[in-house]
Amino acid sequence: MLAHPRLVPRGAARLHGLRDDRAQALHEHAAQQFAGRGRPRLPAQVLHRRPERAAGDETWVREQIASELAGGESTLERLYTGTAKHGVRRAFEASAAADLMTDLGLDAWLARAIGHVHTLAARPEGLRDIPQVTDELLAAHGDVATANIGDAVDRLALLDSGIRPLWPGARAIGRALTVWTRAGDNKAVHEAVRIAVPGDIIVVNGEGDTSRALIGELIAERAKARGVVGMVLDGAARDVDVLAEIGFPVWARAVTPAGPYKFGPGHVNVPVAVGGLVCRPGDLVVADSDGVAVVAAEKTVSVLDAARAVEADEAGRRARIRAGAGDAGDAGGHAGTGETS
Ligand SMILES: O=C([O-])CC(=O)C(=O)O
Ligand SMILES: [Mg+2]
Repeated sequence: MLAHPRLVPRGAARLHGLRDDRAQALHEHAAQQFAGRGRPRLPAQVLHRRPERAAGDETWVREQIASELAGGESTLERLYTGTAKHGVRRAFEASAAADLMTDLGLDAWLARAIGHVHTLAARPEGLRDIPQVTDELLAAHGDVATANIGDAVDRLALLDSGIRPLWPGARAIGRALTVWTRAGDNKAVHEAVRIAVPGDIIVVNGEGDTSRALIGELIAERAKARGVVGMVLDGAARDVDVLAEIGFPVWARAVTPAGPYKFGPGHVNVPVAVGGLVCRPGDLVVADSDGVAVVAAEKTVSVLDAARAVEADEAGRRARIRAGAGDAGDAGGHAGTGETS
């Protein structure tokens, strides 16, 4: 289907590297109209019309749909495989559309949710059996150590050691709400906080920049109030004393008093690179005094079992060492890895 010129959002045009003067003009017109007026309300006469009529293009829209549907089985197959194949790109487009809506003061919740569905559809298994890290599964991780998770998965799944807890004893277990932001800019982090739900942990690819703090006490208070359990930043933070005082756990690459920019661009709920790993929206994140582990949502149950096996094995070995009986030590295997320790 051809993209109708009037329907290309500014963000999508930007993503494709296109210049679309009409989309830009439309955006500017809308921004002017809504400036300072809070959330705009559409007039009743527009709401009662069908959108394609309201846009004055009903014939064009109907022709496009009819020609698409005329393709029969091959069209179906293309729609089916295309859903997965183009999922990540569409997730970025939905995210750009949501950014535009946010700029205009509109509620972008649905656009964000659509982006999330596209991210899930891009998984190899598509939308079938979408893995969910449930609240029960989060609770089941209780006191499991990141070191044991790492050992359970061949010592992979751990962020690099430059990303450290900002206060002693910090610990968090949550579902990843991901952010990819331009270095030193926290506009997208604010957007993530706005859409967060209890049990989320905000994971930010800040491009490893340490020159500006992406978060501080105020954004932490807002996140905490929404049930966010912590933040992991491939970037820097500030206001650490207050973060410790309010018990909001943050892992970051650095601390600096320098504040962030707030202009974007950035994306929310797209797969991100963080500390040398890929973290996808909804993945399990466990963070403690040692560092941060990320477990793919679909692997959490088996990895938890393996981490508990490592834990039990080590508890037994420690008990034997303390009892003066020694243990298999460097001659013995290590549960989960086949290595010695
Ligand atoms: O200015 C910012 O956005 C970061 C910050 O210090 C805070 O949230 O307290
Ligand atoms: Mg501050």
